[in-house]
Amino acid sequence: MRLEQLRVRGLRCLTEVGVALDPGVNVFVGANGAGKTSVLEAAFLLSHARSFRSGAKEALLQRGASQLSIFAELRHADERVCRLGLGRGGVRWEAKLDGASVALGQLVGECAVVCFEPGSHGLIAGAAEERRRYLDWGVFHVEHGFLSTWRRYQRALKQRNSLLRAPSPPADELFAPWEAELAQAAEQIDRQRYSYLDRLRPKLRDGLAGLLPELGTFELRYRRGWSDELDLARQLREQRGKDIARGHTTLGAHRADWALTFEQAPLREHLSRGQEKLTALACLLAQAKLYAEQRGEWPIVCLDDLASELDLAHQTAVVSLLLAADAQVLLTGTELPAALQGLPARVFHVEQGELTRLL
Ligand SMILES: Nc1ncnc2c1ncn2[C@@H]1O[C@H](COP(=O)(O)OP(=O)(O)OP(=O)(O)O)[C@@H](O)[C@H]1O
Repeated sequence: MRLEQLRVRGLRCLTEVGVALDPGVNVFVGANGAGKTSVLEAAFLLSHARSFRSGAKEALLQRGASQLSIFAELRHADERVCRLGLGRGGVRWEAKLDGASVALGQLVGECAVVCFEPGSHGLIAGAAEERRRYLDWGVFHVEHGFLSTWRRYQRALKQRNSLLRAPSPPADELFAPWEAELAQAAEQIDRQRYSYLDRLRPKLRDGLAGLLPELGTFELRYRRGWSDELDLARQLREQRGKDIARGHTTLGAHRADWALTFEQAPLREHLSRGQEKLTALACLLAQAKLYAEQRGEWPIVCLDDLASELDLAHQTAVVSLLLAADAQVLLTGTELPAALQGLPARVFHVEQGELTRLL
């Protein structure tokens, strides 16, 4: 899939910009703080309704503006074109597809964007929440039905947590239906996550062999957020007293995690910062490849500040892989990355939130 047009209003320093994008490589160059990452952020928002940067959602809205909006024309590999719109004035996102208001899930399901950026090493070195998010968005983008199970799970979790925090402990009959619902949704989420990781593994093997051959073979282990020995509903019942003391549910799909270990680096601490970044990049590219295999088209790939994240050999390897896959790439840098010298690319200069096409 390709973004052909992108218009952004009121996003960080982007007051109002519109660009016609190339189906191949698009590069946004400019000084620090010019607004390059914000352009990638706009594309990412269309596929996630959240930013890849940490921080409050309110920070996305330009200071002094009352509305943030992103419009795009997206062409799928089968030549189908759709118009995507995402806006936010108050606290909620509003989504439009071909001019009609739609549920957010429908919009973000239409567009898939994978982004490698300076915070991506957190996928390997950061909190479990980031790894679950990676996994769940990956599953969602290939199986849209996953979203309804995930929402059912979140609702049951919220209900159980509020019962746990009630001033006097509620009766068993109040807990039981939510625990049953929670357990059923968790089992389903778990099965989809397992199945996704099984499909992801071979893609990851190829990617890691290319980017990090020195680390040897790897293992990808998924740990569900409860014990394998008993069913989850029973474990939740037995854990209730402890959960009341803690004020939240300590077992379930929201406690799962996964980890990669390498033959030559069995502990995470054995990886250099650069190796963490490359591992995270391999995970993101594996996700993009799996998406391409299942949906018949590559997602859009964003590479934020590539030249300062990777050495030249790895930059060249990534760019060649994406060019060979015919993926649309949006890339930023303070200058044109050396890995792109001599390659076809549309180049934009970004300055104080304004975009000018250079090449
Ligand atoms: N809510 C906001 N309203 C107005 N401006 C904002 C807001 N949030 C961030 N900014 C500004 O927008 C710019 C963000 O730019 P962005 O991160 O896209 O820059 P960049 O070109 O990628 O920079 P770098 O090369 O330093 O990563 C910064 O100048 C920042 O101060």
